[in-house]
Amino acid sequence: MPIHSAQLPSSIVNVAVAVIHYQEQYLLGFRNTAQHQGNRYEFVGGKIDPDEAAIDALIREVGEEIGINISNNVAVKLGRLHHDYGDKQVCLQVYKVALTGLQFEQHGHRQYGLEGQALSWVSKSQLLAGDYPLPAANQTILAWLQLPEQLIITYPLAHFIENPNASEAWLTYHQQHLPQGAWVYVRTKANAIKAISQQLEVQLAKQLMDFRPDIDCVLPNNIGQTLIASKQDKHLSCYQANQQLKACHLTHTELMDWFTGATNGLECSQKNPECLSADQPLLISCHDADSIHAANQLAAARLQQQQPPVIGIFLSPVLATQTHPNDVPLGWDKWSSLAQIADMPVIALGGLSPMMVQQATQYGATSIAGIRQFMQS
Ligand SMILES: Nc1nc2c([nH]c(=O)n2[C@@H]2O[C@H](COP(=O)(O)OP(=O)(O)OP(=O)(O)O)[C@@H](O)[C@H]2O)c(=O)[nH]1
Repeated sequence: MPIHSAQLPSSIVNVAVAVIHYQEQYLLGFRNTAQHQGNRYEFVGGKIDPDEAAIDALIREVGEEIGINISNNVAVKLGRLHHDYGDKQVCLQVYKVALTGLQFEQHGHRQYGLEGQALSWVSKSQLLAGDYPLPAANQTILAWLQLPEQLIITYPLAHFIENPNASEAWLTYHQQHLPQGAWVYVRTKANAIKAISQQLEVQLAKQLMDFRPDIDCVLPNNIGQTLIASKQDKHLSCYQANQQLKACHLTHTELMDWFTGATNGLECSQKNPECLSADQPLLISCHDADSIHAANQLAAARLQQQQPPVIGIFLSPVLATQTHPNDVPLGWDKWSSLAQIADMPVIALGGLSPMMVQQATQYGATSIAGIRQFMQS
């Protein structure tokens, strides 16, 4: 749903921001000393006019500032964030725009934009490493950009239950079949099996990370919290775990408990922020508009409290899937309209294969995820 600047309080400056890239090269402008947040790099963008849709402002600003017509490019919404600079409050509506080879050939060599601003193309790794100082609000954008195009989710432990030693079978399978360098949501769902303790879940996560130091991990919130706490003992595997831990994950149920928990007296509620990791970014599973609104609220609260951001949501199921045969799929059209209301990157999940990444992008996904079809044979 496009947000018009007229819908925001007048004191907030509503800005369209274009994260323009060609493959792994990203375009930055330089804000001159006289500008707000001057002497810093910035993504191309500018104020959204009253009654102008963010996407129209984006196309207009990119045209005015660097002379590239992006009206036929796919602009994927990365998210929307509010930042208070003290002297100015901004609401950034951020889109990721991939240039075509021809556009890059025509414009990639330009050192200055149409307003005389210096332009630089920088590698994604330099950008994410913080080599180019950006306005403070952009830290969240950099965190969003860390999300890879594809994420893989482990099978639940129950998938190996026929095996005499399910935990060992789970571990061996994932050691062998996770793609090199993948982002992996390590989900054992061990609590679904009686007699399996949280300690075992922690153990399995640690062992997988020790055996596969190349993978980056997203862990369930409680497992991640336990690992972070245990890093104090300076045990090597815990140290490694800390390096590999990219985010903690909240299920749809955990999110809604957090959202409504205060009224129901639940331990994890908005009134008890410590129940969520304050050290790690969050990834959240959502299935409907209510949960996306709750995720938006959590994301805004974390920004306000200067905690690591919500870097994305899994929105599922897009299509029918073998692993969740009873779930009714959303279908791409409904998925896409739900994705529009999220204030953070949206990962498409459910019945997808890695080949569908371009299709997913057309519908507004920043990334795709899956289990079976994403494993290596
Ligand atoms: N274009 C752009 N603006 C950003 C980024 N990050 C960020 O916080 N902003 C803020 O968003 C606002 C952008 O508005 P603007 O570009 O139209 O305004 P300005 O301050 O440059 O000029 P003006 O107020 O004289 O028109 C500024 O307050 C700027 O500090 C970014 O990456 N790109």
